[in-house]
Amino acid sequence: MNSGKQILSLIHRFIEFVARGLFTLAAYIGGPAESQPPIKDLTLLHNATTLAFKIRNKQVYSPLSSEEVVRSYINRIKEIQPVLNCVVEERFEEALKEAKICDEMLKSPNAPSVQVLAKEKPFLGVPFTTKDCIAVANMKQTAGLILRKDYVSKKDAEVIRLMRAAGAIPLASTNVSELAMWWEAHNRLYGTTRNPYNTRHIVGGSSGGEGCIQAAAGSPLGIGSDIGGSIRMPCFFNGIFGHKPSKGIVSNDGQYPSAHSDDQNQLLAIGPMCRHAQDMRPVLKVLADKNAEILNLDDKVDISKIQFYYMEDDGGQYFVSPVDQEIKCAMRKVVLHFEKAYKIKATKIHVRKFKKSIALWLANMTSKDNKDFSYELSNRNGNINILWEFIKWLMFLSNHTLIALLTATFERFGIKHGSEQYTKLIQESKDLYQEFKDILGEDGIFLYPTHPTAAPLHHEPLIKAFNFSYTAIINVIGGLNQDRLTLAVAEEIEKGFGGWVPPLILA
Ligand SMILES: CCCCCCCC/C=C\CCCCCCCC(N)=O
Repeated sequence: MNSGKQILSLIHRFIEFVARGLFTLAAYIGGPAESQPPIKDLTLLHNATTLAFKIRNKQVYSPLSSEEVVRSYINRIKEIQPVLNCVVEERFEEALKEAKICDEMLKSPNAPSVQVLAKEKPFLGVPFTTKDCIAVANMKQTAGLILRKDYVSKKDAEVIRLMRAAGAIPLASTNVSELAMWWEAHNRLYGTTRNPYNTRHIVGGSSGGEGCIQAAAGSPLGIGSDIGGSIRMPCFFNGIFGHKPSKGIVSNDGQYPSAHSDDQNQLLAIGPMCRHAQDMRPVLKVLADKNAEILNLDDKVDISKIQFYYMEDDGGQYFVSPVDQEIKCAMRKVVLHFEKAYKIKATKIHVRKFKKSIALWLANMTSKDNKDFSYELSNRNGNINILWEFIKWLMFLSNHTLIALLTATFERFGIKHGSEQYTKLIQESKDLYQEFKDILGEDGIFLYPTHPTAAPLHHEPLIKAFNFSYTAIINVIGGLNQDRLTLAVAEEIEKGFGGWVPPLILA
């Protein structure tokens, strides 16, 4: 059995190698990577927390009005959109009106004090964007599915309501993979989003448009969602910060596709995607609402007291690429940084179950009823005929992407809810969860590659389908409510290594 898998895995490595060559050739034949205009407007360089401070506090050096900030971001989106295709719908006019109302309110003699505003409306006047899966009232919420092309949300998702209550202004929605179930932001409705650092490469998925717009300085703050890596992969591929909160902390109400069961809902989480690590904690505080107390986000973290554990790879999972040397080197630099700066000796661990990451995630994703992916692809109205859709796809007539059809097929023949294999895998995930809980305790953090490679070329994920297992497995084991530790470490990494780097202009 194992030697059979090993042979298949070697064949997969060979296909990966040849396909990489072919994709590279195709990318070069397809024309040069395109450049986007340089960032000239310095407003775009502030983090969201500073923007909010400058908007509400007119006494500081170089204050800004909300209208100025919103205009700067509208202009930037207009510059980058033709090259990157990250935005799917905008509400520029409404956002400008809301910004003007905010500025008028701040000028009025009855305006609350800056201290009150900082506490109650921490993002007053700051624009933000979100993925096309999260409902914004009176905007489309297609989740990249042609059948939902005219679907307009009547009300805000809970997270959008909370962001508005904190004073933030929705500006635009961003591209996703079809029904958020793939790790390249590409669908038949809006096309493919391109990486701001090199347009020949992917932005990741499913919140890929959001990762892209943040990296290209087209929005100061983003809200994404993640069930298998959809916040973390786009953040990694676009060089920004993201956080998938502990389970059950942030409401998933108003996210489409919604989970089918409580178990699935526990795997799904909405969280911040930001250019600056400093913004993640205040945004999470807003999104978590009353649950923020559980996370003790205001407690000061003493980094020198954190226990660091790390693994450089999954131990050699079949059909998953090996971790690139440069990613391993980057991890070692991080470990060294904490050793030098805080005298922390990181402990290398080996968790054998990581070799089963994909199977464990897939088992946790199975649904009890017939509501599988082919049901989702029909917009929850029956099931699509997968074979017929493949035939249509070959004639360029299908409404669906190839990977959506492959995923539906894979699921049809995959692990069945309630089967012996399913029960065994669920037990193994519970054991893994406990193993991690015991290792991390209340003061531990775990460093692990977000993905085995940097952003692949467009469509290359098709031959590296299971590389998303690096983020998927952390869903299965995560959820220890120690978010403040990882957020503090992210802030320290930003300080130590410089954080976001503006995309370069290609010659
Ligand atoms: C030759 C290609 C074989 C393709 C088989 C594909 C089967 C893959 C199964 C599931 C893919 C799910 C990818 C999830 C990515 C992120 C999900 C999320 N929203 O967090």
